[in-house]
Amino acid sequence: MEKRGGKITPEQDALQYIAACRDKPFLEERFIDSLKGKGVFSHKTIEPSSFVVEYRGKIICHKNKRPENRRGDTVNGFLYEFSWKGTQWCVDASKEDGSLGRLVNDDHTSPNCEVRKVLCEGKPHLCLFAVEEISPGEEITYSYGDKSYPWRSTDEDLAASNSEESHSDDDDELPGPSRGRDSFGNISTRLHFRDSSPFTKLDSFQEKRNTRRQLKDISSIQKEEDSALSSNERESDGDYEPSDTELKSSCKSAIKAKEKHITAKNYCYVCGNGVRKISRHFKKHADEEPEIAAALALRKNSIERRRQLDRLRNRGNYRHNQEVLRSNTGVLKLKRRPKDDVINASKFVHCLFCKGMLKRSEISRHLPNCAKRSSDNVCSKTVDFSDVALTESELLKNLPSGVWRILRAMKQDEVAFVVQNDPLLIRMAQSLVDEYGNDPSKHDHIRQKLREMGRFLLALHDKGIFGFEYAIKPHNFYKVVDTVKNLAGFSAEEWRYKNPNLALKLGNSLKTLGDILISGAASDKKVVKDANAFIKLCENQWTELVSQTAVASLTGRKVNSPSTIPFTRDVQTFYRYLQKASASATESMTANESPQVYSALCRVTLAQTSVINKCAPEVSAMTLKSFQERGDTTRVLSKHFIKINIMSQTGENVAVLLTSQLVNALTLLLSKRHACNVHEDNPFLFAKPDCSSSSHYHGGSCIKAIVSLCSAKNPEHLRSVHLYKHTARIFQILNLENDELDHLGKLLDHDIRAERDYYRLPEAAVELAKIAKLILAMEKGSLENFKGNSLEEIEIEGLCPV
Ligand SMILES: C[S@@+](CC[C@H](N)C(=O)[O-])C[C@H]1O[C@@H](n2cnc3c(N)ncnc32)[C@H](O)[C@@H]1O
Repeated sequence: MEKRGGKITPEQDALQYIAACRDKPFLEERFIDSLKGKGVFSHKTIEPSSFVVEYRGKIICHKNKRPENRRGDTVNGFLYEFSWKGTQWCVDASKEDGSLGRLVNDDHTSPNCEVRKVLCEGKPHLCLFAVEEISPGEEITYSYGDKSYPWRSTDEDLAASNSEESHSDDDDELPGPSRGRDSFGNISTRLHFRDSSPFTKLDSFQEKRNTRRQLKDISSIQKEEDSALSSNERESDGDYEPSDTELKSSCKSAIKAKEKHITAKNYCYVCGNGVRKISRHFKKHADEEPEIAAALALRKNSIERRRQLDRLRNRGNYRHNQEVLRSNTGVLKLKRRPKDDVINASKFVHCLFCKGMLKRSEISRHLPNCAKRSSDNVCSKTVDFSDVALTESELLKNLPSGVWRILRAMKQDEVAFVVQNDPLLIRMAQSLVDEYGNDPSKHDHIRQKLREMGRFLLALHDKGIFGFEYAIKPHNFYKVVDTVKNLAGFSAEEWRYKNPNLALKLGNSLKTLGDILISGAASDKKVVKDANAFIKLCENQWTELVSQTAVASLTGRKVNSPSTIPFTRDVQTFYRYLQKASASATESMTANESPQVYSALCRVTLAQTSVINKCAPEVSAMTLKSFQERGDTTRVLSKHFIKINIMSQTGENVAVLLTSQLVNALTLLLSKRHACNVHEDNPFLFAKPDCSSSSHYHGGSCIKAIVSLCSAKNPEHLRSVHLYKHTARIFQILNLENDELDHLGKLLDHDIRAERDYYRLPEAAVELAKIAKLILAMEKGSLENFKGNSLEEIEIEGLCPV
């Protein structure tokens, strides 16, 4: 505010703000940490000597008297005692009226403001004036006076403060605001601290009460059972004077509590303040917060009232903990006192229901009961996810930024919440990012995969399983199977799945999670043993219980699906496109080697290899070694195919079919790895250039990318999982030469069973024969005869049904 016609003095400026009851617009409050609480910050430069802010509050004149041990609503901190003209005055700023002066913190070594009294309508107003230039972003501070405040204490101060201090009533002394019920978290220092303020008696009384509460808190925390209504949170109003011994032991406990970086206070979700009596504190906010009003309106001591207040209390604690984790400063508010001496924040997690913070190892035990108790059922829309961002920042902080970004960009709902709070899913996210590299086009896919697993985990909640670590145990196997069947829409009447792909995908992901769990828990023998037992059960029973029917459901669809002649044309179009792309990438590579050209050739080669091998996942992860040491190759079907045996991740022997063109492309790629910047320690045949030693391309994504470019009429059919098999057959046939094609036709018609070592299933060979017939028809221009037929409808003469 400026006077018209010229600059005003800082005092005049102060008077205008006093009269308007307003604060400067460039000041803002910010939460600093749980120790200091909030503070006031400036957005712009403040000139030295300018008026900054008023310590606004109720100005009370005590007419030479000090308030004697007053215990009323106003004595809750924020009392600024001072003397003026021989009279004791006090500014009581305990009312949270949105004014900023009451939030300015103490700095006794280098404050940037000082307090001066400004007279307005006969009353002294306490105003802060800048003693130096204050830069934008700087916190506004002033010295609360010469008293020994606990946050200033060093060991020496503490020792000194143990001796009595006399209080000075000097007119000029402007001691800072005292807090009767200080929310200062450092209990041990506070217990030693002797306040020189007029409220010494009250403070020591409060200290004893607090100490007693602290004692109660600690013992009740220890006793607390797995209950959402934790007794340590309940408040007591009883007047109790602890004995010296109790005081001493409580001091010890309090010091211990401090060392453990936990607090016994609760944090208000409305104002962020840490208080010991949260229910009483809530009354202040009843007018502005309907939820508080509703909870307080419930019958005193009723379970429902307690439950509602607990819920609101946890909400504030949850936000407080978020801030502590984010800023890495302050003390955590835990639901239960841990036994360990050192608090490792990453070992704690918030309960989805009550939002209390518990040990990760305890959460799965806590959740089912809490879920039952909670009226906020997980499926209920009342769960407030708006503030459920990346909750356990400690856990996620150590992740590579790529993983963090993917998790961060998820729609923040209950699915994201469970994903972000499941250590195994986070590791899965990490491995997916490793797998797909930092290619942003894959992020959606990764997110979808994670959300799919998040939904899976949410469905497992109904069976009392609240984490994948817990799911991957043999005794949970059948619950997991049931959940997968439910999610994939299994119908016992029709004996088929509505979404068989989902059943198959979830099975694969479970297997991946099992592997991740084993690899990360090498030292925990029990976890490894359980996970191995679970995987064994999957190997022995998953097919029968889940995938067989899922595959049958997929095949069932085939009748109506487009495995007809136009599809064959699309395969041919795709095949030709790949041939052309491969030829052009090979040419470019020979002329001008670069990571880009390498990448193009590598991807097209992988797409071809994948299709020909029915998109077996092992193909993408083939090692350089298996290709280089392919001594054990067998020529199959024709001079154009060789078969190499590779070891899958599960230790199985898998045959991979390569055409001579593919062998040539791979040999070329191999020779250019170094020049095209493929990591020298990367063991994969389809390694990515310019990437880490563990990254490689993936057949599925390469196919997807190329399919969308090849101008097929129905590109989606080329990507459909259940058509890969047919596509593979056609590809194999397309690689044959005409005489071989004829030969194949005859061979398949008559000697089909002779080729069993290559065609594992007789049906596969039948399909191959059928497709060969189609291709031959195509070559001869008689394809029209088959138009509209499904593969099943095409007959192979002379072939007995198998
Ligand atoms: C007038 S209030 C200031 C606002 C306070 N930070 C809040 O969030 O409500 C005074 C209280 O703030 C805290 N405080 C002030 N200055 C501090 C400092 N330098 N370090 C730690 N705590 C401080 C103490 O708890 C003190 O009782």
